[in-house]
Amino acid sequence: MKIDNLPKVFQAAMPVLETLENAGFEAYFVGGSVRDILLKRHIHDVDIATSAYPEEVKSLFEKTIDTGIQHGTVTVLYGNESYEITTFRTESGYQDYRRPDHVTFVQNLEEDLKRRDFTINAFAMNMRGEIIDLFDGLDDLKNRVIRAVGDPEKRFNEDALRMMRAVRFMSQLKFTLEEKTEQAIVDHHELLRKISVERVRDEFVKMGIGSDSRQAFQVFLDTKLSEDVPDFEGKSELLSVYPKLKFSPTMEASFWSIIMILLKVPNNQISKIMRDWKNSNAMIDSVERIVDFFDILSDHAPTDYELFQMGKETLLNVIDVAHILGQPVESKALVDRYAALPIKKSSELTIDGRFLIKMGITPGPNLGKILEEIKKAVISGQLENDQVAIENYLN
Ligand SMILES: Nc1ccn([C@@H]2O[C@H](COP(=O)(O)OP(=O)(O)OP(=O)(O)O)[C@@H](O)[C@H]2O)c(=O)n1
Repeated sequence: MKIDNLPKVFQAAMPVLETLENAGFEAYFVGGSVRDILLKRHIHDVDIATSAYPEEVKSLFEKTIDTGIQHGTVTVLYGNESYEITTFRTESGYQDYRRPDHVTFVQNLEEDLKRRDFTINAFAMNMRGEIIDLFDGLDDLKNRVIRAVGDPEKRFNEDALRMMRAVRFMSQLKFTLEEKTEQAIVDHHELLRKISVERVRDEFVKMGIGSDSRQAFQVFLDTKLSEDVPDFEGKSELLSVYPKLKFSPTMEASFWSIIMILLKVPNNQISKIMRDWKNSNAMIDSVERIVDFFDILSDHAPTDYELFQMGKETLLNVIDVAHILGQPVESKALVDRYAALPIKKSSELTIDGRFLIKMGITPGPNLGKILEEIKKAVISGQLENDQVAIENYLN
């Protein structure tokens, strides 16, 4: 199979492949970018594999960075882009189910592709757009199947995170899981405990916001992978409700918020669960806000002041959550109302605390109250956002 019109990201990288080939080495695009071009998905970056050793790669290009030289990876800066170029290798020394202990460089593309996780991630493509498909990945793409390369047990023993990657790809690509690959996860799911929570969380979130997170969640449950992630009360109920949702979340904060809402987690305990999953404080804050505002939205139509407090991003998340949970929300009307607010941020007020002090108001809690009152009046349209109008209002 040959691809004729390669997208720009590949074209931009052509001189890099050409340089390697002209120097007598083999060089290919590999990994997710080749899968994504075949699926006509957006391609964010391209990885390159070569028969050249890292030192040889370095000698061929002006600007390079030793990204992971012991694993064979050199970053080449070319044009305005950077490319990770990795020497063909096998990873023979996996001992802790996480990362290769030592890599062995090989001169042969097949050896390099054999060590990869799934057939749809094990393509190579040369400069001429020819696809090298040694494991029938093209058939699996056509049948929309995630299948381990070779023996699935070996692949998961080498790197247990791959089990989460399997359900993540199912969700992102709307693929099913091949039987033997699924069975190997059922048999080895507990290996996931060896992987750091952060890495598991990243895959969990990608699964959660993929196009078909409900199907993937079901497999995450059926294979018992769900037993090996940080615990939360009511997890089993959650996992049985989740696949029945009508839609999938589209944003990370929506995904977590839905979990919290489905589990009926009291607001003061959200941070505990989020922290167990090693989420950032910013993400924890967002989720708490979204859940709060979702409660408001379930009870009554929000006032303009409440819309203002939500901010655009939270509003979109709340709308997403309401949609997924089947709560009727006039989303367009809410977005339009938000867009029509006279100010969107406190900093857009034409006055501030200093202005009030100049007007003779004593600093302290009272000043804060007055500022808030002005803000409310401006947002509700009772007062113009104008210094003179505000001064008159206060007198
Ligand atoms: N645990 C892993 C991680 C990666 N890979 C291989 O390394 C490639 C690049 O990995 P990565 O960039 O993590 O993921 P992608 O498959 O490119 O997917 P995406 O960029 O969409 O996350 C994969 O395609 C796969 O061939 C692997 O075999 N096992």
